[in-house]
Amino acid sequence: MTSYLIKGARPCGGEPADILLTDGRIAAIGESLSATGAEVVEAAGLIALPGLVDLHTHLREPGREDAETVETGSRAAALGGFTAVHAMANTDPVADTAGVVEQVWRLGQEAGLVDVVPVGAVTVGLAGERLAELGAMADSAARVRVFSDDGHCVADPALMRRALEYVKAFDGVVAQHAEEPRLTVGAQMHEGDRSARLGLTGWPAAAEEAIIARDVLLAEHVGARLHVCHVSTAGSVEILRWAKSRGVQVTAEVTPHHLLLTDACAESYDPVFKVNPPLRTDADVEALRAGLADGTIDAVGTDHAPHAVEDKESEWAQARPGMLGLEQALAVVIETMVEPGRLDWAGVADRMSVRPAAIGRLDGLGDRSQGRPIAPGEPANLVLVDPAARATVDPAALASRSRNSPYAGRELPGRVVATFLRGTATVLDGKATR
Ligand SMILES: NC(=O)N[C@@H](CC(=O)O)C(=O)O
Repeated sequence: MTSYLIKGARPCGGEPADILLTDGRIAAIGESLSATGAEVVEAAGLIALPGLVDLHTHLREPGREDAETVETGSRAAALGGFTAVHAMANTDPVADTAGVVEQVWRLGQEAGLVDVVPVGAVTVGLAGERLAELGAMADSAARVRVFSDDGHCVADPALMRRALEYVKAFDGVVAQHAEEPRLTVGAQMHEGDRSARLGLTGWPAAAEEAIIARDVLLAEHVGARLHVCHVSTAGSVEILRWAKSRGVQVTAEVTPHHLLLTDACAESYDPVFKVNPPLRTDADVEALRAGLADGTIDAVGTDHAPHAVEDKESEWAQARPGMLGLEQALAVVIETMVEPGRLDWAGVADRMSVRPAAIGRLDGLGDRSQGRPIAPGEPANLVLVDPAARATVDPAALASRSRNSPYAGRELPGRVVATFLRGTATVLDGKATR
């Protein structure tokens, strides 16, 4: 196995240091290290972060391999600086049995570009009626700890309560797609002045906030872990802040697109901007940035949602919701959080690696741990990023099999130069190694 000697990178934005990766581990960190036979990576001016961990990726396999596969999504993830992604359960068949989650886990191992961590469905077929085999998925080779019906809300409060109670047995977490379905029938975009003017049915903030409020009370009542997917409104941030102040075991994520874009994008009627939950207002974006900065929102979750051309390039009302996220997530966080001084590099490491890994319980797996500090003896999961680089996003150049990037033509900061998964380079010089 090749050893790598990274010269002069700044770990989490600290003082420049050399980092030696040997046998899958960080062997040493120090000044002027040398190592015979090691491949040298010149990293002056680059920031070293622990490999990024995504709590919310749609890989589409099995079922929609025309939109993404475990392999193409894994490559997109590595190019975005990720070393682990949680693969959402809304595949076809749905990942609601030990068999399906093991299949996804095995495909991830075969691709070998990131750790693909399957999410198990909460309910059979995402239908919201009966609990899926949560225990069997937890005990499977895929070792599922995160359960979600994402794309659908677990709307029935009694079923949600039972799911929360059940996952406690194996320290699991229910990741809720918070959307009261009776408030979003036919919804196309954020409900407000714009939706009224554009003539598109609105998705009110209250549909998200009502479920989060209900679920934090349920989580408190049963003493279980709740995670809230893709938080999108200022009111949701307030509810989370209140719940955390009461000691509720709740965590939350925000997507890159909700940190950057607003419902003004819908003025174009370009369905690339149709997403669930919808893009919100400037005031919501500001509250989400503040919530991520102060830790009320624990993590950035990409909600990478690849869609085939025929599902996306149609009239707005017919288009599927969802946008790509993996390859530009770090760039958007640099633009919205680092450059304005709202998060330093240690903060980025915390929100994009340490905390998401802890939520998924990936931080205590020995050699296979993710989200660990950059320190001698730790698994060599690292990303090197050039904060000074800027590039214009070209969807045709993305590794994802789909093209629905909301950042097409937009210039963004930061370039992922290299990614290492347990000491193996998955990305070097900004290119996937395979
Ligand atoms: N986030 C999205 O807009 N889409 C998701 C599922 C969902 O609707 O949440 C998808 O799987 O495409």
